Amino acid sequence: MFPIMSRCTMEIIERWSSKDLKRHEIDVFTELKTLSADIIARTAFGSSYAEAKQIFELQQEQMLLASKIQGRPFIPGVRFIPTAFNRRCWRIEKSIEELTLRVIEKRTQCRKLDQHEDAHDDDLLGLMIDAMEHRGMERRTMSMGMADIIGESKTFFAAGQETSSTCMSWTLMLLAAHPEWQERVREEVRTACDAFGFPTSDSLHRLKLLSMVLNESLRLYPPVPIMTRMSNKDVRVGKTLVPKGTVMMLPIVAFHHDQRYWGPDANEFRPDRFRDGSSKAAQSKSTVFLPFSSGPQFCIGQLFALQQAKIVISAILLRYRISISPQYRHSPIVALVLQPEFGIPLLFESI
Ligand code: HEM
Repeated sequence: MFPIMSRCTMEIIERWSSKDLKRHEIDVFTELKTLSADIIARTAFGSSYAEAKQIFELQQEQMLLASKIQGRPFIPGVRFIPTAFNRRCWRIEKSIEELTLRVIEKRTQCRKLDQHEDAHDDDLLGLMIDAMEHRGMERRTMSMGMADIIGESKTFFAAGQETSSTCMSWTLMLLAAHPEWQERVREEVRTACDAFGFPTSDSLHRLKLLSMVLNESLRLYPPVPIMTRMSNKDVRVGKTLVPKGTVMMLPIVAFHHDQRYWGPDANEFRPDRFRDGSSKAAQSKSTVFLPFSSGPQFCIGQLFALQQAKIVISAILLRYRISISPQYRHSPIVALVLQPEFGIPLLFESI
């Protein structure tokens, strides 16, 4: 995982530096979407971004369409009516399944032909195909079908790409807006990087300031701003009785900005509040910091996302001084993830 993350980051930085300009503008939101797609495709599926590109584009459109109907009144059965909107949704779903199936079939074919180079057996896809073919595990308990593999692959693409890229983009925006923090983090990163300008897997845990900045970024701009849950029995929440089967929306972004928990500077960028770790950051309840959720549906990609963010941000800070472009318009919007509506154009100045 670590070498793939570093290699993909190096590729994108080499592309930026080929512009051969001392100072240039980069929309980090667009660029990091490509980068995180590349990383997740190669680590989880062993396939290149080029092969997975169409899947990502379709999933992005799918998320955009889903965000349009989020919060609308729910009318049972409406989703089965062949409106133009629904027909587009169905077509996207079908194309995603066909494309994912093609990636899976290519892998199974490689395995049959014993092309180990392309087989990447120890990645997520390899493990799922193992489960499908009952290799090395208890047949009855672990088997998966092709539909399960397609479903899991789609979840990984969807859950891992946009969330990671928005987290890294907002963090870079905050560092660009707070040059004193940018300088402090750059100093810390310098001591933790190898000769190629990347943190090593051993030195990642020493990046304390960067971890604090990432936590503060995840607090101010949680990529998953709202979570939904359905009560499986009648429950009492405070004074309210919530009947079984009620769908509830948990406004994570509101918890993260609530002055009752974070103090009067709740809306300000103050990474110091995470000095003693995330459990002690909030003034009252630690459970109000929920960028990765908690409980049984806790994000399984948390370590992956944080490791990736540390590698990418370290590599950028070592090579560039970043500042906010005059083109930047601050407009966070909820399109399932908390996105910058007009991207995040930053000025990159080579160091
Ligand atoms: C900063 C980046 C990320 C954030 C903020 C984030 C946040 C979350 C949250 C809040 C949930 C729970 C959603 C819910 O319970 O409703 C979740 C679930 C999940 N995440 Fe992440 N995530 C991130 C990155 C990743 C990455 C990189 C991967 C995969 C490599 C990943 C894979 C998953 C999966 C598989 C689930 C479970 C989805 C499900 O149960 O339907 N996440 N994530």
